[in-house]
Amino acid sequence: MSSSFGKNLKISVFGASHGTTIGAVVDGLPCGFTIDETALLRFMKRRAPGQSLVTTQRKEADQPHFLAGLVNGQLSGSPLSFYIENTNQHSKDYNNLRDVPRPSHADYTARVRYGDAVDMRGGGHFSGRLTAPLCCAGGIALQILKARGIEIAAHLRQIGAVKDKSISFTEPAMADLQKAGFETVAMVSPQERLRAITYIDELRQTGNSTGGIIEVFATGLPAGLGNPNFDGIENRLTTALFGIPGVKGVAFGSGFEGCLSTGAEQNDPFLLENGTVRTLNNNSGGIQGGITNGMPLVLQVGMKPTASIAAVQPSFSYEQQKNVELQIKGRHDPCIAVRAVPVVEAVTALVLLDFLLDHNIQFN
Ligand SMILES: Cc1cc2nc3c(=O)[nH]c(=O)nc-3n(C[C@H](O)[C@H](O)[C@H](O)COP(=O)(O)O)c2cc1C
Ligand SMILES: C=C(O[C@@H]1CC(C(=O)O)=C[C@@H](OP(=O)(O)O)[C@H]1O)C(=O)O
Repeated sequence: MSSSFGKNLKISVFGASHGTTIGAVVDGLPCGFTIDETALLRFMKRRAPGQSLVTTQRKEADQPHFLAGLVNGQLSGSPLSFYIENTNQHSKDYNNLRDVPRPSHADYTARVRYGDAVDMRGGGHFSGRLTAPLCCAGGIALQILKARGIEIAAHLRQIGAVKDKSISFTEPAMADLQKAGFETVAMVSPQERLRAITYIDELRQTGNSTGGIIEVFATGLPAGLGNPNFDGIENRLTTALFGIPGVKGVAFGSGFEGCLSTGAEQNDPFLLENGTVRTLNNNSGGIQGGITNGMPLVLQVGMKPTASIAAVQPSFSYEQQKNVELQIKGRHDPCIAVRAVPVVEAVTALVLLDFLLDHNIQFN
């Protein structure tokens, strides 16, 4: 299974949702950087399951146990390796799904690809659970970037019809976004946050789910990072972001909407200010020709509605070879976008750090 990504910073995740452990090996982190473990755990907790009614009720501590690559809190240069225990699996909930695949989850395609021994309990190796190690690795990347003046923060731009306050593409309010990141639903506007929680909870109670759009900002990036054509900022980010289960789309800057506007509306005019080049607006999302232009990086990630809903759905039985109705049991996120916000930040950080390493930038 394709479980690795990265060029200079290579991340490889392992484990399955209902196995004993999940974890990752991260090769290429700069030697000598001191990790703030308290901040790392605080970051990982934003993603951890079981903390509110608008997430799955599976409860996991998501405590990383470092095996190698960290000495007295300092990265030692060798591959960082860690595991996280799975402690709260309810595997019985998945018994009926061995015979009857869930619509729009990976049960069917995994079995076609790997055969009937594939472990899909809790989503197996395809599970959103695998984003816990991504958050540990990415949480460290975020700290390394922050020490170089690069900040990354995301919010839930939209859930259903509920839209968060819009964030400036030229001067994103990073502190507001970072604060919102610790809320149950990462929206900057308290009113819209409440409306989103109510909407998700209504859907949960009727056995339904919703998707959402996450918007990410990265500030402090130098101009000139990236490559054209097939190895640009968009290329590597998109590849890695699609590794998050449930991602259905990635757009940069003004995205698809911008593509329907005119050049006069869409262009980002230059402004030379005290010897520094900036642009008046930022519809390009900080990237042109696959290379950063020094403006904030802006991108949106579309997450689909959770496939595992409680409402009865049509499926089929392998054993009986006929169409049957499926009732999914278990504890599922009514909106995966809610817990995916820190995951998107983590993956963005890992990719941007990988790009900085292209330029042999020294981190210590
Ligand atoms: C943080 C997170 C939590 C998730 N929780 C669930 C869940 O509770 N139930 C579910 O059916 N899918 C959940 N998913 C999504 C599935 O893992 C995903 O839809 C599935 O693996 C199929 O992959 P695809 O949607 O990318 O095609 C979650 C994803 C993430 C990132
Ligand atoms: C456990 C996590 O999320 C899980 C992701 C997931 C899926 O299908 O992706 C399905 C659910 O698994 P289970 O049925 O075992 O509760 C979620 O709870 C986690 O994110 O840590």
